[in-house]
Amino acid sequence: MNISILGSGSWGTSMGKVLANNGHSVKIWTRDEKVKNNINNGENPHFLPGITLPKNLIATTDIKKATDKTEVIVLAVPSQAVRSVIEKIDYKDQIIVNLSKGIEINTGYLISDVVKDVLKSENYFSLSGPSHAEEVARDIPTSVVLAGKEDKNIKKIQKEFSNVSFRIYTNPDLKGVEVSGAVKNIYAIAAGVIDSMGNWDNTKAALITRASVEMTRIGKYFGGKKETYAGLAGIGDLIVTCTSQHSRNRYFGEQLGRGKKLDEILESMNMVAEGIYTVKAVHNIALKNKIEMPIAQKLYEVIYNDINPKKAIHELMTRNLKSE
Ligand SMILES: NC(=O)C1=CN([C@@H]2O[C@H](COP(=O)(O)OP(=O)(O)OC[C@H]3O[C@@H](n4cnc5c(N)ncnc54)[C@H](OP(=O)(O)O)[C@@H]3O)[C@@H](O)[C@H]2O)C=CC1
Ligand SMILES: O=C(CO)COP(=O)(O)O
Repeated sequence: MNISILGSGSWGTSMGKVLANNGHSVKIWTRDEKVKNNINNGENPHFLPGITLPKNLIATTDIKKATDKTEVIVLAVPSQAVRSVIEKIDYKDQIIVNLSKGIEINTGYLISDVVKDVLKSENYFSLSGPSHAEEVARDIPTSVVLAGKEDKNIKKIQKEFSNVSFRIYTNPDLKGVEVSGAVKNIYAIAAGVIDSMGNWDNTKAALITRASVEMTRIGKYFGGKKETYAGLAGIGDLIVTCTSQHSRNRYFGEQLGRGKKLDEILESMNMVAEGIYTVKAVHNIALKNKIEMPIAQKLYEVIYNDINPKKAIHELMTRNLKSE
């Protein structure tokens, strides 16, 4: 297949390697000339150091060239950038496969809604689940979910994107999968805060469990199915991001817990931590629709209202006692 990937960060590059090694002809769009040259020379050291990239993964800075004569367009830019990027393409009803995990702040839209809004397309799938780029690029066995209408296209993408170490399940619950992938990043930041306090295992386990409850609550608002939150895109991704050494969100939370401020941490990071933005969108949605999400709301206050992380944990622990 001819596949184009929009976004040449860690996930776009890693999936580019998988797809090129699966035998596809892959073009990857980057806005950075240096990244283009690096990828075409066989490595993307800024985002995926030490990984040799195949020759049939070709980088270009020309988005029209990247998406021309392609059957599948893969979205791999941060969620807040998806709208402006897809506005640039000359869309011809290609299959869209989204990798981005987030909620657009201004609209409260999931990525499927942003794509529908801009491209008027429903020829759309979302790939989500526990899948750090650093491990996928090293062919470490990984299982994910491809969400969308269960038609012939989903079967085709499932087959063409899978390989012996990258196993794809399908799931018709697009909303549930997208909400899960977006909100788990919030709790990964909270997990990082806990790690900064001294790797508190009890607290981390409680966080992951109660996060899955909050995920189910906001999932209901978006119309997702309860079972999805118990699957790879839900609890699966929650576990990996809250515990992984690779997680950008967990790292951000660790720095936050050590007393660093938002701008200071952002300056030291070269990759996106989506939870920083998704927590804003979730804060607005939860307030407006009276959805009980105490952990997400408290994290919002820590990031944006400068509440001390220790005080935030104390406040969560001393809420009114209640039934599970
Ligand atoms: N990394 C991972 O393991 C995984 C990531 N994801 C999700 O995939 C998405 C991408 O993540 P990831 O690859 O890690 O992110 P990175 O920060 O590694 O890379 C982001 C890429 O998007 C580009 N980009 C950023 N802003 C814009 C913009 N406004 N217009 C055009 N291009 C832009 C960046 O270019 P530049 O360098 O020029 O800024 C860079 O190429 C996120 O939603 C993330 O949650 C999902 C699963 C796994
Ligand atoms: O979504 C991911 C793994 O499934 C990546 O998580 P981080 O952005 O926290 O690294």
